[in-house]
Amino acid sequence: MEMNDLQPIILPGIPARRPLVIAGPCSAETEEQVLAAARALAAQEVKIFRAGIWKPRTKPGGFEGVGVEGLRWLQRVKAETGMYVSTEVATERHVFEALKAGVDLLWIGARTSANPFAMQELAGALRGVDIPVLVKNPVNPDLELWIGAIERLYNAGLRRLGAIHRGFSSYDRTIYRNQPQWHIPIELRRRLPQLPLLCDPSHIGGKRELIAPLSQEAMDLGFDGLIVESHCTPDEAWSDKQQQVTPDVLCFMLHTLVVRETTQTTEPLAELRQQIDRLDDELLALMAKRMRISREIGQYKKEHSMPILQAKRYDEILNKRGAQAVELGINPEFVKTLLQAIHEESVHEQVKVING
Ligand SMILES: O=C(O)C(=O)C[C@]1(C(=O)O)C=C[C@@H](O)C=C1
Repeated sequence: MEMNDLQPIILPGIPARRPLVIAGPCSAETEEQVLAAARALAAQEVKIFRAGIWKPRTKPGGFEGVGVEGLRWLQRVKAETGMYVSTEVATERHVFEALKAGVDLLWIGARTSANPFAMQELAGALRGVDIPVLVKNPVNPDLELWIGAIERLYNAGLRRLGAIHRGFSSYDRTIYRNQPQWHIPIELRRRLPQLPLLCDPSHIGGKRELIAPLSQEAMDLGFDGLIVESHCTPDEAWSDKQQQVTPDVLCFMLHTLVVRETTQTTEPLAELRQQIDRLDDELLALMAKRMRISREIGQYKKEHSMPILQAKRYDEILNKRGAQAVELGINPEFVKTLLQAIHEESVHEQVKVING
């Protein structure tokens, strides 16, 4: 589905320049905390306030949000600061309550977008309502599921839709709380170029010091906006302490962002792009040749009843090429990923030969 009549998320009074910024605490905790954050952010020219009212938590017993009472605090934020207000919805009742309270923008969380039943329920609750809705990527790196969630809302008539990249959950512990896997939002942009794309550096990074570099990376990749968690006293926050920044820090970070023009002409790049095209031609021709040889090896293995996977040889390739990558000044991790993909395809080709 192309969804080519999607509309940009334009809210009156908000300049159309990048990045569109949504900021506010992870959770609404108390009326004072919400208003203090809102006033400080409004003073820093933030126009859209966020606060979680209902919080899906990994385990029971944690702070699960203040519920409907918090919506009244958001109404006060709106009345006192003139900011637009937004919150996360996960059920039909959340939608009903948020709309009744005049919330201006909704987002759908990663655990909800991963569940087609929940998405269908939300689409039903939002049918015929003209409100911007942002859909976070599902926790698992499944682009089709993410697009499917957006499609359900589109089919319910919503046009001011957007996506939020918040990273992908993984069992491995790395520097990130959620792996960015940038190729997934990049592919989303390729598939749905009109869909506004925001980055949530707070959930990808999981720590304050990663928010600035992740936001910069998102800008360099042409993202339209940022949704960032901001709390006046982050160390005292009831949820997501490590990843919230004060409004001052957020403002400083936003001022240091380098936002490059996305509409500039790419004409001067024509010659370099031709060189890349020629190299890609060569790469593909080489790849085809490598696969032909792999099929020949497959034939030999079939005739001699040998197993396809030759772990020692594979290991040798990875090690040798990893060292070569360093010598050539290319990222060895990238070379490893590339060789793993090539090996997987090579094994797949041999499976076809052996079973053919
Ligand atoms: O060397 C082999 O036995 C191959 O089949 C080639 C190849 C490769 O593509 O590099 C493929 C499968 C093996 O696990 C190891 C290496």
